[in-house]
Amino acid sequence: MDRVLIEGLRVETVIGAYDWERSIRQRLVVDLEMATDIRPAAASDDLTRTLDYAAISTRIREFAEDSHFELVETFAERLAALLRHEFAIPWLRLTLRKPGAVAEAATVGVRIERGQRGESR
Ligand SMILES: Nc1nc2c(c(=O)[nH]1)N=C([C@H](O)[C@@H](O)CO)CN2
Repeated sequence: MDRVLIEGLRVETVIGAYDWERSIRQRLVVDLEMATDIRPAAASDDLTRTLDYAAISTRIREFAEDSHFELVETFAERLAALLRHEFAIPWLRLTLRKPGAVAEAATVGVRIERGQRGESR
């Protein structure tokens, strides 16, 4: 199956398990890989026949603005479910990074895969 990609999308949200994190917004960085057959869109040159990475990026930013989870795990799981439902994505791989959370690490975060990849033809 083909993939539509969003990489390095920066969003601001309330995220964190500690008291001091509940009253500030912090940056998360989203990488998203979405399975889809790009051939119908390519054959017709029609945006409506593919996963619109601009529309999906906007939805991710909106979700982050409205969210206030403690764990990056919760943010990732809820975002993956929302995107799969709203955009009919059969399979996705979502990587969520919280840079700066651990001073000694380049970054920390989670990566999840949800759904069925489908067959390549
Ligand atoms: N697996 C996780 N570990 C930690 C998380 C998390 O969301 N998932 N969060 C924190 C704190 O909020 C931390 O980011 C503050 O710097 C610690 N560990």
